[in-house]
Amino acid sequence: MSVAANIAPEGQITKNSSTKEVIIGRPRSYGIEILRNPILNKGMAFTLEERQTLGLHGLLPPALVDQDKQVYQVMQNFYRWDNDLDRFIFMIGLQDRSEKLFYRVITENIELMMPIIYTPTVGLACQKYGMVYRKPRGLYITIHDLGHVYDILCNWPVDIVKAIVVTDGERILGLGDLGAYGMGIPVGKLSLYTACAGIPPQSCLPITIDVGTNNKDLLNDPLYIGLRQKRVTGPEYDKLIDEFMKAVVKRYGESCLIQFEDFGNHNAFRLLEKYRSHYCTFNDDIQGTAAVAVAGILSSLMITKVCLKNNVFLFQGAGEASIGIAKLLVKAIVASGQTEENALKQIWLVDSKGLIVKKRPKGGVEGEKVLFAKDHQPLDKLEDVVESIKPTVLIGAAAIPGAFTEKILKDMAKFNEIPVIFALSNPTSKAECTAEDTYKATDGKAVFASGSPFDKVELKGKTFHPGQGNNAYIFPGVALAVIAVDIRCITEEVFLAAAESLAKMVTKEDLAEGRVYPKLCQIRSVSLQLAEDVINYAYNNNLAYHYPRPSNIQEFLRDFIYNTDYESYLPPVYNWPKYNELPINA
Ligand SMILES: NC(=O)C1=CN([C@@H]2O[C@H](COP(=O)(O)OP(=O)(O)OC[C@H]3O[C@@H](n4cnc5c(N)ncnc54)[C@H](OP(=O)(O)O)[C@@H]3O)[C@@H](O)[C@H]2O)C=CC1
Ligand SMILES: CC(=O)C(=O)O
Ligand SMILES: [Mg+2]
Repeated sequence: MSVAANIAPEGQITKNSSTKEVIIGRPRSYGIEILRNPILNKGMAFTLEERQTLGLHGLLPPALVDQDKQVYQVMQNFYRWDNDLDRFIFMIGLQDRSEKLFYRVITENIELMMPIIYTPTVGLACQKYGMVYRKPRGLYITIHDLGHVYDILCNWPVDIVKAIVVTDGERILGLGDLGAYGMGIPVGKLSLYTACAGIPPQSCLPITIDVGTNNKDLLNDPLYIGLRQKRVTGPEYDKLIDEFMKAVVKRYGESCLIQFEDFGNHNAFRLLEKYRSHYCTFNDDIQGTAAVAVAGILSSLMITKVCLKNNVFLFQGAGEASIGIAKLLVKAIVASGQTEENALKQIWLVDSKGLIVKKRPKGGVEGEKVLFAKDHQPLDKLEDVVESIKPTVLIGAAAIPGAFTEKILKDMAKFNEIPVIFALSNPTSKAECTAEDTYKATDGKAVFASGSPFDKVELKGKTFHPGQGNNAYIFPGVALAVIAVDIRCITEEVFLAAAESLAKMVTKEDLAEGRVYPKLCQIRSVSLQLAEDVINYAYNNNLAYHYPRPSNIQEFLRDFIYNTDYESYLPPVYNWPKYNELPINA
C-alpha cells in the first residue's frame, strides 16, 4: 500500500481494524475501497493525481467532474422521479455513495429536500422500510441483547460519537407503532443535525431499540426487518433502556448526547424524568416541540397584538407534544411576570376522553395532565370545547386528521380578530386541518403553522405563507450547542432560551406575510444562531463544561462544523531542505 493511501481528509475518525487503535484523520483505504466508502468517495471528482496515487486510475471514467457538476447531475436525477418515496430512495442511495455530495445537495436545497428526507415522506418511508431498506445505517439493539449492549455499541466502527438519536419505534410521527421500521426517524433526524447545524455526520449515531411491535400488519409483513414478537414491557424493557444508557456512557463518555425520539407516551415522560439529571439527554417530542411551539406563540403575538397573559390556549391532545408545550408555555408566561397559578388557568387541554376537567365521568385525570385539569363541566366534542372556552390560540397534536372542522375554524375567526391555529400533527395526512382550509374558513384572518409543510395558498388575490412548526427548528441548534461546549444537563430553561432565540429571529417581513417562523430556507443560519444563543445561556448559567469560554462563539462554531467541500487526499508537501542539503550521518 502506498504512503498516500494513508492520507484522508482531516477530522475523519476511523478505527484501524488490525490494531483496534484509534486513528484520527487517516483512514487506511486504497483503490476500490475508497470508492465504496461514502465518507471518502468523491466519485469522478478525484483528480488525475489522486487517481494515480490512490490506485483509482481506470476505476473511474476518464472525465473529471467537479462537485458543482455533480450537484447538477444529482438534481437532474432528483427531478426525474415522479413521487416522493422514489425521491427518498434516490437520496438515501446518494447518502450511501457520497456523504459530502449528499449533504451539499441537502444543505443547498433544504426547502426542497426536507419534505423528502424528513416529514412527511420519511413517515411513508418508515411504513415501507422493509421495501426501502438497502444498506445498513445505524445500530439495532434488541431485547435479546440484554447483557450485551456495550458489545453491540463496540461494533459501531467509530470511536468518537457525540450524539445519538434513539427510538423504540412505538410512536412514529402520528403513525403509531412501526417497530424496527422506525429507524427512518433517527436516521432522518441526524441528517438534519448535519444539514441544519453542520454537526459532522461521523459523530452521529442512529439507534433503534427493538423490543418487538404490537402492529399486527408488521408482524404479518413478509418484509418486516424487526423482531417478530409483541412488545416487551415492564422491568425487562426498563432493564434494557438502563443498560443502554450506561453502555453509551461507557463507550462514548458522559458528554455523549442522547436524544429520545418517538417513544410511546407511557415511556417518554418517565424515561425523561428518570435520566434527565444524570445523563446528557432530552426528549425531542416533549422538549424540542415545546420550544418550537412556544417560539411560534411568542412571535404570533407580534401579529395578534394580544399580550401573552391575555391569551387562552386550547390543545387538542394532551400527550408528549401538548404537555411539553403547555409546561414550557407556563414557564414563558411566568417569565413575562405572571404567577404560575394564573398561567395554568390560561391553558386548557383535550384528550381522547374530552376536555380535561377535575371531575370526569369517564375516569380520572392522571400524570402530567393533573396540573391542567379545570373546574369545568365535562365536554366531549372539540367543537363544544372551542365554543365554551373561546381560545385565542388553538393547537393540535393528537394525530386526528381533520379534527379542526370548518365550524371550529370559523368559530376561531368569530371569537378573535386574528386567531392563531397550529396543526402540529405529522405527517401531513394526520394534520388537524390544511393551510387552505384554515385560510378559507377564517377568511384569511388566521395565523397558521403546521408540523409538516404546506404550500403557500392564494386566496382572493392574496398570498398566504404557512409556517412549519416543527421541532426541526430546535433540535439541530440545541444539539450543536450541547456538543460544542459540552452541556451535560439540558434543563427546561435551555429550551426556553432556544424558544426565545427562535422567536427573536422572526423578521418583520415574516410577520407581514403571516409567518411565525423564519423561512425554512434559512434554517441553517437560524440553527447556528440558536446554537450561539443557547451557548451564551449555558455559560451564563454554568451549564457548559468546555473551558475557557470561547471569546468569539461564531468563529468557534465555524471551526467545529462540517464542510461539504471535497478535500485533497494527496500527501501534504513538506517544507524540507533539498535532499543534498540534508546532514549526512557520519
Ligand atoms: N410538529 C412537531 O414538531 C411535532 C409534532 N408531533 C405530532 O403530534 C402528534 C402527537 O404526538 P405525541 O403528543 O407525541 O403523542 P402522544 O401519544 O403522546 O399523545 C397523543 C394525545 O392525543 C390524544 N388523543 C387521541 N385521540 C384523541 C381524540 N380523538 N381527541 C383528542 N385527543 C386525542 C391522546 O389522548 P389520551 O391522553 O387520552 O390517550 C394523547 O393525549 C403526532 O402526530 C406527532 O407527529 C409530535 C412531536 C413534534
Ligand atoms: C416532528 C416529530 O418529532 C414528530 O412528529 O414526532
Ligand atoms: Mg418525533
